Amino acid sequence: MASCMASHDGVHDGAGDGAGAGAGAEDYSDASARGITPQKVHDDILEALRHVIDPELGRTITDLGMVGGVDVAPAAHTADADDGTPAWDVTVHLELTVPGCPLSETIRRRIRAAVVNYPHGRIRLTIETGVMESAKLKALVARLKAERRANPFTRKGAKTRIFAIASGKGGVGKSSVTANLAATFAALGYDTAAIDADIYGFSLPRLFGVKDQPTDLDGMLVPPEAWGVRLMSIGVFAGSDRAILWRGPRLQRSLEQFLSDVWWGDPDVLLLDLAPGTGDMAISVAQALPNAELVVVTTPQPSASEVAVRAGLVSLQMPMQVDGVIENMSYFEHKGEKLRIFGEGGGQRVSDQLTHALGYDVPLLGQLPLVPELRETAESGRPAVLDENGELAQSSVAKTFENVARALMQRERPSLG
Ligand SMILES: Nc1ncnc2c1ncn2[C@@H]1O[C@H](COP(=O)(O)OP(=O)(O)OP(=O)(O)O)[C@@H](O)[C@H]1O
Repeated sequence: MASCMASHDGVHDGAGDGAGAGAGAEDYSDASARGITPQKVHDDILEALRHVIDPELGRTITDLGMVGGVDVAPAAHTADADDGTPAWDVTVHLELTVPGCPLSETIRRRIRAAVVNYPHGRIRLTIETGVMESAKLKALVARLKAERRANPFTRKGAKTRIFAIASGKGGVGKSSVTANLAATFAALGYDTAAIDADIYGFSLPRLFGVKDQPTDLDGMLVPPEAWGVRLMSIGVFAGSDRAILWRGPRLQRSLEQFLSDVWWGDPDVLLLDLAPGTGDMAISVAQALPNAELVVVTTPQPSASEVAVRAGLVSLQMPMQVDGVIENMSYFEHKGEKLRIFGEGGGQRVSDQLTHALGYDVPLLGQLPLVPELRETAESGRPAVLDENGELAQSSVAKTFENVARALMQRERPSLG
């Protein structure tokens, strides 16, 4: 198949094929003077490839072992040398899992997109495409089968709706929103689970008042439950031997462990409290749970909404549907007047920009006021939307969360492909 053969990809700002005269060695010494070595370019390109998802398996090509190597050399000839920008010949050795590679062009396109904006010079990209050696392929397939069996949320016909709650920056109330949304789903009668994927800044155990540790059933963990929500967090291991076990390299794989080592049953809804930003956890979520849907939390001010848009745009790279935006701390009500302490319009701006960039409707799902109860009840271990009986409280905040929960469930769910 023609598309499986090695080809040269001219990735240098669309400036043609780069065949003109130029002083490659000068380019390199110029780059070298700026501390840009071939090794750095190699490492940067490899890092960029860590974000390229294989369309079939839904995992990164590096994780799948599909990158056989990356060669980097200063470009010998380039038409772009005149402006002093260094140019690099980069060869990516791509190992396809399937001979005949029906989706190879998609992978190649994603590789090009991942390296096109390289900040330290122009990249002349060649993708050498081959097929994975059979022993390596066998090992990969065995690993994938084991993982697929272990993760209950991605099997065919799985009913769980998975909502990943994201924010661009910390402190905007993402965890408070996750906790109250989970409590709302549970109070509405949905079988609800929640995972604290904010590994380093976990807060769900405190917000739910959970002090119990999971029960260990011969290696299978049964999560503690509070206010009708089954919940897992690195925080539930605090002080136990397992807390030590889950540190270090295992921490990186904690989401997969939360999914595979924990008995979840078959919940209607699973909420994930993501770490702020657009980091590795979002990639882990997209890989482990390709059917997850993203909900973006922001506050009204531009400093929060600008990064919130970037958090939502992760879905351009990852196959993740963005369901909507929640604006928190929108106003403070004083004597019947709404005081816009943090300005206004942030939630709508994020909604408009994501709708425009993603090409489908990303609505503003709700606006939450600044209310002392949200902080106080969180500290007492009861989500603010609930009364002391665990029913939805008679408050405008509870009503807003109920509307958000219903809107999310009405949204068409993404298919597992
Ligand atoms: N609408 C609100 N009214 C009053 N206080 C709020 C509101 N939303 C959140 N808070 C308070 O603001 C603080 C930050 O909230 P929260 O921890 O939920 O933010 P976060 O975005 O998850 O932060 P991080 O990413 O750092 O974990 C908490 O003390 C919380 O109780």
